[in-house]
Amino acid sequence: MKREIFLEEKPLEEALAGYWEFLRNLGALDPGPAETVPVAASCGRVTAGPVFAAVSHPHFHAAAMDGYAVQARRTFGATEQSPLRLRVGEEAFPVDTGDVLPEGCDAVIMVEDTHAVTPDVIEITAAVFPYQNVRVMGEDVVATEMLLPANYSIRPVDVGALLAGGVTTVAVHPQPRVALIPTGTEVVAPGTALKPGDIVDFNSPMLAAMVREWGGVPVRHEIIPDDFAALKDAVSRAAAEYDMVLTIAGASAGREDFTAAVVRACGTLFAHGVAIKPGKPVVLGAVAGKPFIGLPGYPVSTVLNAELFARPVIFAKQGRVVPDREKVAATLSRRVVSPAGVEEFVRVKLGRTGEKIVATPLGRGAGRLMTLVQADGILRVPRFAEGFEAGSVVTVELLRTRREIEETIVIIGSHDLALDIIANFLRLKFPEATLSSAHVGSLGGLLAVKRGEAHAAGTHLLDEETGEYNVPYVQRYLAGVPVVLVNLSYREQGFIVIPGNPKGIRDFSDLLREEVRFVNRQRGAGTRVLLDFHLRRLGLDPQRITGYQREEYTHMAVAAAVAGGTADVGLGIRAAAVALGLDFVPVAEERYDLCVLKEHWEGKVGERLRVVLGDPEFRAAVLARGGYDLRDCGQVLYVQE
Ligand SMILES: Nc1nc2c(c(=O)[nH]1)N[C@H]1C(S)=C(S)[C@@H](COP(=O)(O)OP(=O)(O)OC[C@H]3O[C@@H](n4cnc5c(N)ncnc54)[C@H](O)[C@@H]3O)O[C@H]1N2
Ligand code: MOO
Repeated sequence: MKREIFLEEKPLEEALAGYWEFLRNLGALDPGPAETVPVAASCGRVTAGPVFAAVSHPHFHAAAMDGYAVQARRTFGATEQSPLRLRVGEEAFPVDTGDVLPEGCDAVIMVEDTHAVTPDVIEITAAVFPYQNVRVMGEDVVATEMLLPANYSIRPVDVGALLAGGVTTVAVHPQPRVALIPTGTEVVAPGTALKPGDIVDFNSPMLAAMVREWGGVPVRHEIIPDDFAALKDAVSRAAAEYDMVLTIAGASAGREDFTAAVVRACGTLFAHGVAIKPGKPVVLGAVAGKPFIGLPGYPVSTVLNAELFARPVIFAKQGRVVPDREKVAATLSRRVVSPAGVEEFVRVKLGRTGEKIVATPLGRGAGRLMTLVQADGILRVPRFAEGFEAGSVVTVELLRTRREIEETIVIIGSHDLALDIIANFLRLKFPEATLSSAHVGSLGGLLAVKRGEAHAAGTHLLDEETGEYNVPYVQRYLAGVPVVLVNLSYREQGFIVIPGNPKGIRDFSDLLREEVRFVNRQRGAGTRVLLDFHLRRLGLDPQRITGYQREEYTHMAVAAAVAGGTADVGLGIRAAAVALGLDFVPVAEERYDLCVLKEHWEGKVGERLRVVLGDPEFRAAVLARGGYDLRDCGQVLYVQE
């Protein structure tokens, strides 16, 4: 197969508009022939034509109150001073709400406005006017009136109204059936025992859920290996049978990426490559007159392209229009640099930490699906922009509700496994609350608190002069900012080593040995400060440590480097070593505090944190991770006015 090397870079607007036009000319956006479904099962479906009432509602004059049905004119003149008497069974007829109004009657007197004089006679002290307390025939729905227009998405109230109007079945647009074809020789079904190189097909179940959410019916095809003929065969068959075809992976320009060639061979290729990031190598076309989209394999690219290109088509085929996402103005906490020439979709975390909503960009890799899991919104960097400066106000499309964002506690700073446990218990205790934590190191966290971009920072910074934790740093970097230091834990720091400690690492001088490969933490991380402190104390030259320049951002990333065999040792907390089945050589106990802005500690954020930190089950869960001491957990250890 000839290698596909030419990727276009069609601007997104042009690709969207052009592809739309291309599909419309093919008739590929039209809904198929209508189908009839029972009204009771029609919620979420879209009407194929107008729906008219078969009967009126109510279809008779009905008593609207419990009481007596009467002829209104017989009651005229009744007052407190001159009550009127009516004979039951002749002039006043007992009725309950919903009863048919008896022949000859045109009003109802509520039972509480009457009193019985004898079993056969009632007295009334006020008149009723004609049709008072009566629901006249057709009050709600008049037979033949239009209940719903065409292309209308049926909601629960509409189900009720249709049935009230005597309609029991309704003609709706068919739900587009969307074939999903995962490709790749290395792709295996979820649950398969994994060999190196295997990739779990999580994209197609994810896409199936998206298609279902959009009103389509997903049909998952078996995984097709990287083989031109096999893919062409699968695509042609699927296009003949279903309303739309999506392939997953093989969209790019690799030696085994056949999607574009397949579409050329059995259909029409509209575009290969759109100027977006992630998601550039998308393939847009039609096969057998059906929309065809070749989604790139990286999951963030898959999701993004499905939302941009597949979702509007699935909606159009049901007579629906994709609703806009809610947008908010947010202040960027960090600079975002983006290449010119492509429109980039940056995933961001959002939180309100004061007057403004702050947006913190998440990781950018198209393979990092967790960035979409964690994202609260999407920031689009336009094609002709090279990014945004920190502090600029940007527009963010929301992926979560405003309420969720308002209820988010933002903790930025050093990473600790206990933060995940806080996140979990926060949700258990306060279902509306979310913990958003970003790991930028202790110092980065303190500075974020200072800039008002976080409610709190996780910090464990050792002052080399005094040997004291955190307080000197708060005094130095947050001078004049009212904050409290609340202890989260004392934790063991030490060497995370391969099980059995084959390199025999006992103390800091061992890191300088030639055969020892180290993995470091980033500058500003408390663990890095601890390392540098001990190296200096012992007069050891960091430059002699192999791997001193290799920086990771979390304890778990350090442990993963050791577990993965790319390093022999890293400095980190015991819990990270325990989590990955590694050995641990303790070197110090350190104090990990939350530095919380005083106003937040005294407000809702503090209230919620106190509940979680004081919870015995929370504490048990932290202690179970190993290497933690909670003797001061939840205690305010320092207050700065
Ligand atoms: N020379 C170039 N190489 C690449 C380019 C480029 O422009 N020039 N684009 C890169 C970009 S951007 C993307 S995105 C990928 C797209 O790759 P393909 O669509 O061809 O996909 P594969 O290479 O087959 O797979 C990539 C990757 O996707 C994951 N994957 C695939 N299928 C599934 C699945 N069913 N479930 C979960 N994950 C899946 C997997 O991690 C694969 O490794 O190409 C770049 N290369
Ligand atoms: O542009 Mo690719 O779609 O980033 O991963």
